[in-house]
Amino acid sequence: MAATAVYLGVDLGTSSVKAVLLDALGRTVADAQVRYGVSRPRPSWAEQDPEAWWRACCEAIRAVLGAGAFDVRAVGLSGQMHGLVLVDAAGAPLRPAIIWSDARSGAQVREWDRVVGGDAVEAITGMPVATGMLGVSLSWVRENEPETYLAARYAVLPKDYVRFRLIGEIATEATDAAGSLLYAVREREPALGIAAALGLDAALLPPIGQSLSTAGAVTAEAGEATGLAPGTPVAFGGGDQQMAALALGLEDAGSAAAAISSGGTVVRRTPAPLEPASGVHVMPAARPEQWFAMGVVLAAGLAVDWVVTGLLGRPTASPAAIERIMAEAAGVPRGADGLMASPHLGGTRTPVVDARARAHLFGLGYQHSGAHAARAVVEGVCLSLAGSLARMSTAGEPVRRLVMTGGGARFPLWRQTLADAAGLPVLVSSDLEHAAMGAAMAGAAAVGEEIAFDPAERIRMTVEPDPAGVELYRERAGTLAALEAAVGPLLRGAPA
Ligand SMILES: Nc1ncnc2c1ncn2[C@@H]1O[C@H](COP(=O)(O)OP(=O)(O)O)[C@@H](O)[C@H]1O
Ligand SMILES: O=C(CO)[C@@H](O)[C@H](O)COP(=O)(O)O
Repeated sequence: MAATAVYLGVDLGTSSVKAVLLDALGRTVADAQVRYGVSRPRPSWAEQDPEAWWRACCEAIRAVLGAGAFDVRAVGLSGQMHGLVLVDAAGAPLRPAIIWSDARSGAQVREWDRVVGGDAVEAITGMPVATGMLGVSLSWVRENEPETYLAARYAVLPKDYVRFRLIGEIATEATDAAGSLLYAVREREPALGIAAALGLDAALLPPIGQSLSTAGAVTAEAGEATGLAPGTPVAFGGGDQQMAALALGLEDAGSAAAAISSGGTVVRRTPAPLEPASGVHVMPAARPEQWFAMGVVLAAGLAVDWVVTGLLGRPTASPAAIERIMAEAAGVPRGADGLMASPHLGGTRTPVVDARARAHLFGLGYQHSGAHAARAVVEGVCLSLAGSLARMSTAGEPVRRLVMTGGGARFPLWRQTLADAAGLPVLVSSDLEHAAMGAAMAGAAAVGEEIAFDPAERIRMTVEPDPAGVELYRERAGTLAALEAAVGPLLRGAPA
């Protein structure tokens, strides 16, 4: 039997790597997910081992290739954004990756603010100066681990490291580079002025290519490790948000994507970079001359994971444990019997950058259980995302519908709560891994082929907002905002 022509997309998430094989009609013919953890050697740190990423990628790729007889036409990459991987001249990591949810670099944020100015950085890069962003993490390494900084040849983003392992060449591309704070969002070129002002070595920035073009080909060594045929073309690919947008088809301004992953995001097209004062980020799309606005909750799936491990003391937030707590939380009445959660375990980035913001449970009583806490966390995350959406809607056309993606889209509770908190219909696709799919689409585009499908035809259900939920969450948004405003400043003055 002839091998099926397919495109491989790999999405290096924070909780797991996903690999999908898409056929030319965008149908998933095989998929695999391999999980890994986030290491927190100190409370505000978040690190991952690049070698563990690579092992997980090899396992996931082998798993999908083993599902049938395939002719892999091209590979594309997607990944968690903003993180820093420092490699030496041979491409070997010099320390664990400092990922996007890391909050160690408060002092460096203040340095950037003082030397370049937060508004100036945001006007150039589209992103606020915040902990966890590659440039700020690089300043931290220079100050705290100078020998590592001096030994480094390149500072690369997470999925760019995986591409390096596949093709043997270091490079980046615009969609992800913009989240480094060392890249200009409008001009799509390195922000050399920022690097120079801070004394950061611009030679650490890798060469830049186009998301939807070919970066190189699978090496013999990577072929051995993954099962891919050496010589298979590999596209640059992009940040997970922009890759997901390709597969979700976020073309019209009335639609926004809502992702519930380790973090949570809302993303929509924006005609051009917005005002820094909008409180949301701006980033380049994979296609030239297109941009997205983005709002972020730094702990979404991660906050539910914390309920399972931190609060309930289970050893891991395994898929089965998440399924269980989400089912229990769905049995708790809307509003969690008065329990409210501000889910920001590791700080906030939109609408306000505050690495010292922390999570709160408000109104805890004897009637509450872990399931109430999980429900309250889901409600808190959705309310925060709804707040970012409202900010995006002030510039231009209002958002009229949300298309949902990420691991949370599996759960009715996330879907309905998002619809009620945002007061918008939530469209749920029959596809699950949009970021990996977008990466496969980037792979196809890079070799001049097309994965042709209409994302609208993949919508399997529309979750309408329930008027009673909309009313309850409108009231709750006000209460939570008042509580956070009252408690946050008191806690920020307290020792960590
Ligand atoms: N197979 C699964 N079963 C149950 N829950 C899952 C599964 N996959 C993801 N999740 C949930 O979604 C969250 C991660 O979403 P995902 O989109 O996979 O994240 P990331 O891209 O950051 O790795 C987890 O925190 C978990 O709550
Ligand atoms: O920080 C952001 C976006 O600004 C995150 O969305 C990361 O890109 C990680 O994504 P997930 O692993 O949660 O999908």
